[in-house]
Parts: sequence; structure tokens; C-alpha cells
Amino acid sequence: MAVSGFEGFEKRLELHFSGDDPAIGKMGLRQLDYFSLEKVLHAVQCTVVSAVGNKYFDSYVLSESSLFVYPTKIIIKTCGTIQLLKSIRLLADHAIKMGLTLRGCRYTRGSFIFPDAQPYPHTSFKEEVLYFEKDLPKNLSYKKAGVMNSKSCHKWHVFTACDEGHMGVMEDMLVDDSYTVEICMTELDRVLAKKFFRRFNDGKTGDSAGLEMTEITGINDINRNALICDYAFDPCGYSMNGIDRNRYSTVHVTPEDGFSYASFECIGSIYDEREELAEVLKKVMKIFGPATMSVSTTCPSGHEVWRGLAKAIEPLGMRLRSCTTDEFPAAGSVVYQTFTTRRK
Ligand SMILES: C[S@+](CC[C@H](N)C(=O)[O-])C[C@H]1O[C@@H](n2cnc3c(N)ncnc32)[C@H](O)[C@@H]1O
Repeated sequence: MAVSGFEGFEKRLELHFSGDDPAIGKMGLRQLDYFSLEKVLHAVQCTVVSAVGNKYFDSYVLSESSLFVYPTKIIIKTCGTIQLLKSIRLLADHAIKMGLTLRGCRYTRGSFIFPDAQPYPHTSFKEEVLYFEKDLPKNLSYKKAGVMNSKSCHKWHVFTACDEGHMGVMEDMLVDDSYTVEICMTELDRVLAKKFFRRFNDGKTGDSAGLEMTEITGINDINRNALICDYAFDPCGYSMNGIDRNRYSTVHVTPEDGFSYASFECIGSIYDEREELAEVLKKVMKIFGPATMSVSTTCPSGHEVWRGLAKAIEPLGMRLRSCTTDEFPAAGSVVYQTFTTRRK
């Protein structure tokens, strides 16, 4: 932890693979044994605290956020001072042994609360991009790095890369029509944040205390169909992964006053009812009562999953402050919206 506090803002990496064996679509990367996975996580200095899977994918709650393993896709999200980019080469090497080739990569993050505490290459976005240039396989030659600004000091950093076959939007994204929403919240309501602290000597395990937090905060109500894997840290902090068919959702909370932070992320389909995402966003906002919030949506170009979100949450006391749009190869449209409470 930084001397001043824990860095809640996550770094998120999504890697897409493909291979010739038709059976890859069923298991693929999920065949990676637990020992090898642990070695990758150990190299970036985090551990698995809880895991659950279904017929579509495996999900892991980590000591510093979450990991999702699909047959041809890996999503790894870490907070604190984890050197996430170190995992790329290791994961790509394991994939090669399984007959899979890295075809696309997407990296996103917000602005760190404690940027000076970050180790190389996370010392600046420029260093991160240089690291990608150096470390990514040469076939991923279509690249774009962009910083999306807001009216405040918060920025959204995006880097994508893909090979020729994946130009435009990643192949499997076109097939599954998915979008990703990443919500970052700071300055949480103090009373609500207190619910993510454990009582001294509560006699509970991380799992049982996590389950209790999931219920008393209403996190279990965000998606009633999701199978939830939750964990409460000691003395405070909370992480959960929800799995619902081929979709995941994930929540991470750093409740300490002065640097409080919570994140919510989920995937959905561009064909979902538009109100569904707005309802989720409203529930998330009520659970945390943040003073500032950013909502980043990534979806195939030409779709507008972000529309209507501002209208849905403004009656709850937040005001849209900025909205920035950009297009990225291998990702599609990224829309970055920032909100603050009206009193700010
Ligand atoms: C891992 S969790 C949630 C991560 C998420 N990205 C976030 O910051 O919202 C971080 C919270 O758990 C607390 N915590 C307690 N023990 C921890 C541990 N061993 N590793 C990581 N965080 C721990 C931190 O102080 C912080 O409040």
C-alpha cells in the first residue's frame, strides 16, 4: 500500500486469442492448469482468494481485483500497485503451448489517486504504451493509444492493438455483440462506505463476511440471476464476481475515508433492453453514493449503449459533466462520461 493510502483505480487488460483447433471454442484457455495460472499471478504479485466457474467461463476473485478466463479471452483487472502488464508475455506464452495465438489486446484505466506510488511501467501512460510496443507480439501491428479527457483531472486511458485479421472490431465481439461498462466511483458516502468495514474480531472468514456485505449493501440485488463469489478483506475492503450465463459482473470497494473508491463492471449485449443498463447504474449509485463517478462504455461501432444513462441517474442527484467519444481498432466505440453530485 502507498504510504498515503490504497490505490483503488484498477488497470484492466483484455486479451483475445484464436487457434485452428475447433475444440478451442469449448475449453481453450480454460485448460490452463491452476498451478500455471498461480505462477502468472505470482509474477504480478497477487493471489486467488475465491473462484467459481460455469459452462462458459471461470472467474477468480484476486487479492487485488479479478480475473475472468473464457476459452479464447482473458480479462484481468488489478488495483493497488500491481504491475499488470508483466502478465501479457506470460499469458501469451502459455496460450502458444495450447495452440492459441494472441490476436487482440485492450487496456483501460482511469487516473490514479496516488500516481507517484505506481511502479514501472505504470509510472505514466506514455511508459505503459512504450511497454506494449516492446512486449506485444509483432503481429499486433494495428495500435492506438488515446487519453479521453473530462472537465476535471480525471482521464480515461485506452490502448488497443490487433492483428490484420482483427481490424475493425474483434472477430468474436462481432459474433457475441457484447459491450463492456466500467464504472469508477470516488468519495463514497461515508455511511454507505462503513458497511464495507468488518467488526474487530468478528470471528468470520473472508467468505462469510463477504456474503454478509453482499446482502446488507444490496449488491446481491444488482443482478438477481448472478451466482456471486464474494470476499471481505480485513479490516475493510470488498470484492465480488457475479456470473450469469456467459456474462460477468464485478465490484471492488476500497472504503477508507480520504481515498474511498468503488468500481462496478459488467458486460451485456447491444440487443439488451436499453433500460436494463440504466437500472443497473441506478442500483450501483444507490449502493455507494459517490460524489464523483465515471462511466466508460465500449461497444461495436454504430451502437449507443451509453444513451439514456445520464437521464436515468440525474434525478438521483448526479449531473453529467463531460462526455467524450473515440474509436479504437479491436474495440469499437469508447464513450467516457463523467458525473458529479449537484452540490459539487
Ligand atoms: C482488494 S480490495 C478491492 C480492490 C478494488 N480495486 C478497489 O480498490 O476498490 C481493496 C481494499 O481491501 C483492503 N485490503 C485489506 N487487506 C488487503 C489485502 N491483503 N490485499 C488487498 N487489499 C486489501 C484495502 O485497504 C482496500 O480497502
